[in-house]
Amino acid sequence: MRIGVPTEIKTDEFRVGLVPGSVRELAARGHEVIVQSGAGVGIFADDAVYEKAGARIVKTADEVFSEAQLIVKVKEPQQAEWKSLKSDQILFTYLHLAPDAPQAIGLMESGVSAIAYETVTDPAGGLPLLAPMSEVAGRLSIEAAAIALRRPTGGRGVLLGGVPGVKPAKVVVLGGGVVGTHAARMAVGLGAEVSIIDRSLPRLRQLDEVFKGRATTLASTMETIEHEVLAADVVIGAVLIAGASAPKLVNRAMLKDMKRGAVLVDVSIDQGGCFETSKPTTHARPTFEVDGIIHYCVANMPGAVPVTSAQALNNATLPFVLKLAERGLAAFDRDPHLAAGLNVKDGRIMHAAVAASLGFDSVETSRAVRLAAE
Ligand SMILES: NC(=O)C1=CN([C@@H]2O[C@H](COP(=O)(O)OP(=O)(O)OC[C@H]3O[C@@H](n4cnc5c(N)ncnc54)[C@H](O)[C@@H]3O)[C@@H](O)[C@H]2O)C=CC1
Ligand SMILES: CC(=O)C(=O)O
Ligand SMILES: [Mg+2]
Repeated sequence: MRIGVPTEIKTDEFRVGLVPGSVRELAARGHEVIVQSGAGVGIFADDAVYEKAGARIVKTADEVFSEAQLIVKVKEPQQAEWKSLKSDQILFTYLHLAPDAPQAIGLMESGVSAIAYETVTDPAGGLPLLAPMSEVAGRLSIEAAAIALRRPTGGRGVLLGGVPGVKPAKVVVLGGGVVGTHAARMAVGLGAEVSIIDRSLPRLRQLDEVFKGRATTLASTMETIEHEVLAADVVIGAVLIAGASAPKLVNRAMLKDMKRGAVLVDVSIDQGGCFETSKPTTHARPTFEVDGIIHYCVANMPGAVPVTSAQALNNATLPFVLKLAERGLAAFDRDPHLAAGLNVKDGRIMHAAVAASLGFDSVETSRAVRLAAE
């Protein structure tokens, strides 16, 4: 198969869909890989490195989009890219369609078959292509919080770990999945006081074993969330209902009763965010303030550490890329977990939770366009 890798064009996105090592694996199996010139600059892999791995370099994104049968990316296609996609192509990337009707419609109109990394499943009920970036984002969320907490950036002026004789910061983690666990590990490591809130009791039991008393586990109720958030210096938003828009767990009214200069890090922002006052930000301008509370809502956090992230992502995606390269969509027959990634095909939304979140209960393009316009 002919596989194409365009340069990522989202703001401050430095990752790349295929690292040179993955290109080598594909080329060794007889696949043709075309890479846009400069696509690997963000990870310090120049065109010559890709050529050595077996890729053919092309100058423009247009050449990649017009020639490739399978397009492997990182971030959701931007508007300029929807128009380049075609009905005989497969797109494999993060999509996060639930809060993004314009993109959903753009993909539906292109006719492309779009497989979203974030809804591919595994036999244990996990999300294997979201997990590596959730590990990165969870760890980064505490670094982001530490910076945002500083007084010169408008924060509360609290050191996460405190010092002998002074209390540490209180970090509350909403959602104890992959992001939440990695955030909690970093916060505990820095000496913060940490609580993790999740709606799954089995998950809370696992976390209790992992943290052995260094983090408090709490079942998710409105009362518990309110109590913990009002006492927090940092809240990490890390809840997920796969494919769906994130539930809003903290509303604007709660902000005025929080500590001044406290920090909300909404990692769930790519699914719409779990704080009512969140809106997506970029690495260039990561934070904003509402009612004295600092919000950090970067929707592509792992893009800031692309050398780590692109490799971690490829470790997870490569086996699926190989299957798609070998058999195209026929790979779904033998892999229902890969099939769970299919979000759009033939102008229709194919994933039930995505369709429900978008309000596209029936899935033809014309109806979706009408609903979006209403
Ligand atoms: N902003 C960014 O750059 C990135 C964002 N993400 C996002 O982070 C979010 C979390 O991802 P993961 O940790 O991998 O998901 P996960 O599925 O591992 O964990 C989510 C957790 O949320 C819990 N949960 C769901 N509803 C809840 C509620 N009402 N109260 C308390 N807990 C609740 C679930 O029980 C689960 O344990 C996703 O939206 C993901 O897309 C992930 C990576 C990068
Ligand atoms: C998961 C995701 O949105 C990211 O890695 O950017
Ligand atoms: Mg994202």
